[in-house]
Amino acid sequence: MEFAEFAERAGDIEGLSADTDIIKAVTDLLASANDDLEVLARFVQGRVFPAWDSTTLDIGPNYCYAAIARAAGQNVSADDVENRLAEMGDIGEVAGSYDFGGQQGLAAFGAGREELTVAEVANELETLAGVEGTGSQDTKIDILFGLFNRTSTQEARYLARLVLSEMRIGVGEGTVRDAIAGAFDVPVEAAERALQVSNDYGRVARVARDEGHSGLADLQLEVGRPVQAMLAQAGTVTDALYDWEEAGIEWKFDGARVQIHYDGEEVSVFSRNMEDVTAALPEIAEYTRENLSVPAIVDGEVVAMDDGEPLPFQEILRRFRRKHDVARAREQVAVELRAFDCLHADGEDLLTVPLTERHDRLRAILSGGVSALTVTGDADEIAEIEANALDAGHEGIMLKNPESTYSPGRRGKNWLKRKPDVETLDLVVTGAEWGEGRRASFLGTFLLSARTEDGEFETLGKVATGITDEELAELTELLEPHIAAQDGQTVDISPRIVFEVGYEEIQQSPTYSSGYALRFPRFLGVRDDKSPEDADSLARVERLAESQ
Ligand SMILES: Nc1ncnc2c1ncn2[C@@H]1O[C@H](COP(=O)(O)OP(=O)(O)OP(=O)(O)O)[C@@H](O)[C@H]1O
Repeated sequence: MEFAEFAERAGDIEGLSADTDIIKAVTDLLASANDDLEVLARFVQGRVFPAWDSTTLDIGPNYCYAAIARAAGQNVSADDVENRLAEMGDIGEVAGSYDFGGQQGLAAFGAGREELTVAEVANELETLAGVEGTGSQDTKIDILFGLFNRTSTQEARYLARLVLSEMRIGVGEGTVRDAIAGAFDVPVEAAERALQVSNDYGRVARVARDEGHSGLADLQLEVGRPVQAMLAQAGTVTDALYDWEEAGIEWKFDGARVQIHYDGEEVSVFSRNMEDVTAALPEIAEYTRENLSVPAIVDGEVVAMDDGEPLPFQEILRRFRRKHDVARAREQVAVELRAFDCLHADGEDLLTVPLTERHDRLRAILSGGVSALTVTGDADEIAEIEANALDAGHEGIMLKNPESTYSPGRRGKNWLKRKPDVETLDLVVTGAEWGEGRRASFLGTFLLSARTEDGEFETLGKVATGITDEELAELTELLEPHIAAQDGQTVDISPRIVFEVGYEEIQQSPTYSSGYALRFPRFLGVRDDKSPEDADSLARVERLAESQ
């Protein structure tokens, strides 16, 4: 398919508001995709790579502005692009507002433009992602420039949004799942299951088309390809015992989530974001290689113990981020595994096997480092386990339905978390202000937003307290590449980074776009194991505000 046609259809989809119309348009797109099916199933969601693949384009907005500026001609600078963005608020609109060099140049010679195809865009972006080493950013700008230079207004609009992961045409994962089912006449549940195990929309679309329902049913977990983690809701012991009579109780370890894949020789460790963190956590890889008896996919928490007490969560995340000098980091903060689930063992997928059996299986294949799971209906016994967990410095307990299957990516009712401490919120940074005086070169005040159901972000406060000078420098380094626009001291930041914040109270307030404001917000840390889609929702903020 020509990229122009994709852009045309993306434009049509963006103009639709009813979910059914959007699903119908995506269904038509997939049904007519031919060889580009895999790519289109991703592009329409604004994804370049499959969800299991942690490859990124690794190109900050500034480089994208530079490529757009170059394609727009000599009189346009990256700053001009950024200024237009500040006015227009959408990189797609900005890219579409220029006449790119290629269009005019070729038109002047009366020649037609060589049409970009969807496959070419996918290939070029793959090449761009693979560029490494010195001068890599220049090469990336060259590749992007080459693409923009060949785009029409409409193509430029969607190329820019694709590159910056800001497609925003109202197509979410559920839409593509329903469209796959509609386009290739397979049950939605079969598409859903296949997506859970493969984590790859392109592949599921292709299998649905070429091999139908039975092909989807044959898709299995693959060791080495991460799947989304099963998630928990906040809940109480009363809820758990009322619903299930007996609950599986474990400590809620104060650490960071990992998914470990062992193929019998090599181990890969993935974070909650499905990023490959194997190199950063060599002791986890060594431990599982030595202690797992069969190929497996294991779910668990990484903790760092110091004198019998877990070190703060942020120290552990620092280990996850570490790229250089890992050996030294390991000496300073050694991490350990607390495994609590098993998704696959020795060639067999266990997603539909009940929790207690999965846990038995885990204990059978991993010698040591497995959580203790107590199945009980006795509230006193649960209270005792909770007291022990808190005494040991952990966060509280998890209450799990003993019969439940493993549902990847679901924040369902089968896992409940009970944390007696005050609630915190995980919010997305969408703006900031440069500091003053001694702190002028650092971003100092951070604007926080909650996620809405439509994937937008609504502001609810600013945090400036609880941050050391050293942290300010780190946060500036982390956020600067995501600055989307600047106006004096104030910057807009693309929603990429999640902060964990504490607060005293949530108030109704007209000051922020969410209609709420946090009283006394304080910075607790960066949740770089979470992406903006995992941040707290406005609905949760509303619930918390009501329950105060
Ligand atoms: N025994 C356990 N079973 C499951 N999850 C556990 C366990 N111990 C610790 N955890 C952690 O608790 C989290 C469960 O809460 P949830 O699914 O809401 O994730 P979260 O948003 O990261 O929550 P939180 O910020 O409370 O850790 C898991 O993601 C995991 O990291």
